[in-house]
Amino acid sequence: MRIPVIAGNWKMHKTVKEALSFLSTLRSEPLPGNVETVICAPYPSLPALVEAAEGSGIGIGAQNLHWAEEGAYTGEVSARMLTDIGVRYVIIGHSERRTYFAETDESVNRKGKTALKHGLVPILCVGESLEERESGKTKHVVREQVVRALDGLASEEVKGLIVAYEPVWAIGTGRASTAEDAGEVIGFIRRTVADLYDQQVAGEVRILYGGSVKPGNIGAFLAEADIDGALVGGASLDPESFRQLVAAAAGRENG
Ligand SMILES: O=C[C@H](O)COP(=O)(O)O
Repeated sequence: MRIPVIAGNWKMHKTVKEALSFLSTLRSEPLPGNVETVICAPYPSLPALVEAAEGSGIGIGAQNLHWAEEGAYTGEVSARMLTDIGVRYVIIGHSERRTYFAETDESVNRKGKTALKHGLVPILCVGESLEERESGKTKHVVREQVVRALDGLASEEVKGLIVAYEPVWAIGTGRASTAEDAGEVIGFIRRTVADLYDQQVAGEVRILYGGSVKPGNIGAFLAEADIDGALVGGASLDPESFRQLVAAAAGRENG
């Protein structure tokens, strides 16, 4: 049984004070224990969030890292710096980083390897653009991204990572994929993992949907057998809406 994951990606939102206020509201009532609940916040809030989340079961994640151990990389943050402060997850290859910061499949692969080496759980993002979708290339594009991202990773490493399928055209647009389409692509990603590794690995890796997920539509995504949760942007910024997403995933224990 795969444990569902609800991961909030705050992107470039919230000061430290705002982050702590969110967490305090979120913690005011217990969260279900059968959902892996993750908040990926901007770097400045991470130490305070790790401390404030202690004992809550909420995992704290970063939104990027550098693949090198250390060195002359101005403005970058290493895996060791993240684990040192208690960060446990890291988003890798988000489409915004691919689009605005020249992230490539190669850098995604390197970052994933570094994250795993340091015991961080990578949340590896893949997804097609609108143009790619409209020209019927969705599966081809997603397969290439998955194959390249996983290149050189061992079965045990792949079992522990989280993949997020986020069609670029659905991110922040209010235009979510249909649950059926997302379920089909995510099933295809799982079969791709089975081709590259085996059925056991494919059966263990968690694959999330991301792109305009809200409390009102998450149920449909979770009803798809291959969808193990969601990577959520906008709707993760409000503690009540985030709580509703976690509650929805809790009701889908045996997905
Ligand atoms: O990482 C999260 C995604 O980019 C989805 O963002 P969104 O929920 O605001 O569409």
